Amino acid sequence: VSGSATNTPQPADSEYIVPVTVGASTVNLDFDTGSADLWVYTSSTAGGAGHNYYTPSDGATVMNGETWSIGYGDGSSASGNVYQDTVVVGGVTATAQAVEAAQTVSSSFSSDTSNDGLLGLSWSSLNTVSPDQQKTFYDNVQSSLADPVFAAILKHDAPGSYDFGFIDSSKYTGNITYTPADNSQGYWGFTVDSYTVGTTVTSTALSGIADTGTSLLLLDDTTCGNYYAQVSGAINDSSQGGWVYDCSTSLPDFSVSINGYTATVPGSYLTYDQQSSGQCYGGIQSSTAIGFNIFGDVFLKSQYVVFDGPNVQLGFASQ
Ligand SMILES: CN(C)c1ccc(C(=O)NN)cc1
Repeated sequence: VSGSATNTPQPADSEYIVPVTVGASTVNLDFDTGSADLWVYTSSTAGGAGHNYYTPSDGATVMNGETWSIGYGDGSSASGNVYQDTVVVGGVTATAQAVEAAQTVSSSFSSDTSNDGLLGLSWSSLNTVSPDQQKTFYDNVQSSLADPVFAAILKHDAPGSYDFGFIDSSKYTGNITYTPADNSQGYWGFTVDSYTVGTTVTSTALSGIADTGTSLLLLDDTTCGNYYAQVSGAINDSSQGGWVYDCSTSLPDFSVSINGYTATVPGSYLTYDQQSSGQCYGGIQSSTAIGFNIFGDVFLKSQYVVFDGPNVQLGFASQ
């Protein structure tokens, strides 16, 4: 089998939401290659106002004694209990998917009414269900896929897709360049050989994770400094949350070299949003608080990205 589900960017391309059939309900989930839990609101979730919620199908079962509790890099969290139910994404069906029902969610979730939960697409080793760790949707359907891969096609301010089971050459230009993935921490980790700000090449390798669930491109402070050195007037202002600059400033492109392929994020994609101060908040920000680099949506929305589990590799091509 194979299938494609449309994703829709939320304001500022902050997250990409996909309608998913979970049990007897349709919910809008934030697909997240940086985590491994599929969780949804229920009719009784504290903080569930304004969200669609999960209704178990007739064939659903409660996974007795199983609970989950997750924390994300931005400090948000959620927890609850677990059902086994049918989940359908773009026509691809997981018949015995662990559906994690939220009893509690932190305020950044409850206030974010654009999603009704998350669908994790990292490696299943990050799944938080206890005492029996559960598999991601991708892991559950992988053996049924015509080609056991999925692709993320995120766009700037336009619908894209998550494709399961096939590579679509109409969705990228040139060739796909593959590079080994580092799954030792459960993420889709990878290394770039160098980076370029405008026309200035820095021959320093960077490692990080491909994370559709993180909005920004989070890089070490040296790399951030080298980028904003080419943005006139940019300052790193902790009171505004990081690197800001006058919104009239033009931004240089940021590109990375991966196994001979140059992945370019155009400067026009590198402003995240306008602050109340009239300053603009950059899409490239410091990864220091996280401890590793995160190639989030700001980066991914310039690329066609293949996530290949069996070969433990990532593929990149320009959109
Ligand atoms: C609050 N929300 C919607 C979040 C969604 C995703 C994440 C995340 O770190 N994913 N890798 C954090 C927070």
